[in-house]
Amino acid sequence: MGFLEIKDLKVHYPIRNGFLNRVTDHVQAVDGVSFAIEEGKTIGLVGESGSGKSTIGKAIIGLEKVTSGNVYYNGEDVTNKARKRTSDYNRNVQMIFQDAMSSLNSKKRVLDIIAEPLHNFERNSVREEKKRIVELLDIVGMSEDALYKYPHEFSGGQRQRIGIARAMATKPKLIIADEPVSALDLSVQAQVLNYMKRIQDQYNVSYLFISHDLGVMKHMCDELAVMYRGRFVEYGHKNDIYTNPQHGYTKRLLSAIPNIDPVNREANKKKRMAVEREYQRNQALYYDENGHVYDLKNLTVTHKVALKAASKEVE
Ligand SMILES: Nc1ncnc2c1ncn2[C@@H]1O[C@H](COP(=O)(O)OP(=O)(O)OP(=O)(O)O)[C@@H](O)[C@H]1O
Repeated sequence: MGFLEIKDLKVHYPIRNGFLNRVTDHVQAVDGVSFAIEEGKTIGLVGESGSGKSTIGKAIIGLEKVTSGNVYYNGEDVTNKARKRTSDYNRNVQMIFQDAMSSLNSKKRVLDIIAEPLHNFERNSVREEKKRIVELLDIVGMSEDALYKYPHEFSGGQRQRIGIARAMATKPKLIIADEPVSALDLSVQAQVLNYMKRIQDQYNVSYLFISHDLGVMKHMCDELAVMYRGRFVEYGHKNDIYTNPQHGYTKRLLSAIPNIDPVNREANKKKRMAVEREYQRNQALYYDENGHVYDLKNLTVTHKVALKAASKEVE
C-alpha cells in the first residue's frame, strides 16, 4: 500500500461560450484514474500532449480542483482541502516543472530562492540556513559560487538542478516532476536525470514522473501508466509494458522511440510502420503521405485494395 493513494480521480474543465459565458460542455481532462505511490518508487505517466498527465499532477498537489474521486495521504483524505503553507502535506509533496526559468523567481538570488520553502518549515540562524542551502546545492552538483547569482546566469540544466534543490529543501516524500527534462539537450537531460536518480537512492524520495518520452521513462520509472484521453489504457511494471505492451496505443508509442542501432534501423522502421498501420486500422482512420485522412469504414473498394497493397509492403 502506498503513502499516497489516488482513487477514481476525475478533473473536468468547464468550456464556456457566448455572451453570458455559460458553461456549454466539459473537457474530461482526467476521467477516472486510480493508483498508489510507494516510498522510494517512481511512477511514470506517459502519453501524448493533452492526455491529462499534468492535470493529474496539479490535482494531487492542489493546483487544480478535483471534480470527483479522492487523494489520500497516509490514509487521510486531502482532496480539494485548503491547507496552510506549513501543512505536513505541503511539506511532503513538491512539484517541479518543465520550464525552470519561469518557476524560479528571476528577481531573486539562488540563496533566497532555496531559502523560501525552508522559511515555512524551519527556524534557522542565517549561518545555519546558508549551510543548509550549500548542502542542497551540493546534492545537485552545484557549488557555493551559485548562492549569490540570479537564475538568468545559469544554463537550462543548471536551472532545473536549482529547482530540484529547492524542491528537496523541505525533505519531501514525493516530487511530482512534470516534463523536467523535455526542454533540455540530450546530454544535459541525462545529467539531470542522473542527479534525480542519485537523490532518490540517497533520500528515498518518490517521484511521479510525467513525460511524453518513453525513452526517458525506461530509465526512470518502476511502474508506468500509459494515458490516453484522460484514462489509463495500460498500467503496470515497466518491464511488462516495454516487453509485452497490450494496447495498440502503447505499441505505437513504443515503436516511435528512435533507434540508434544502424544494423536494425531498417527493420525497426518497417516494424514501426506496421504498428502505425495497425493502430490506424483500429482507429478506422488512415492518414496517407499527403496528409489526407480516410475513414476506412467508408472507403471504396479501389482504396481498400491500394491500402492493402501498401500495408503488405511493410509486413
Ligand atoms: N485550465 C484549463 N481549462 C480548460 N481545459 C484545460 C485546462 N488545462 C488543461 N486543459 C485541457 O485538459 C486536457 C489535458 O491537459 P493536460 O495539460 O493535463 O495534458 P498533458 O497530457 O499534460 O499535455 P502536455 O504533455 O501537452 O502538457 C487538454 O485537453 C487540455 O486542453
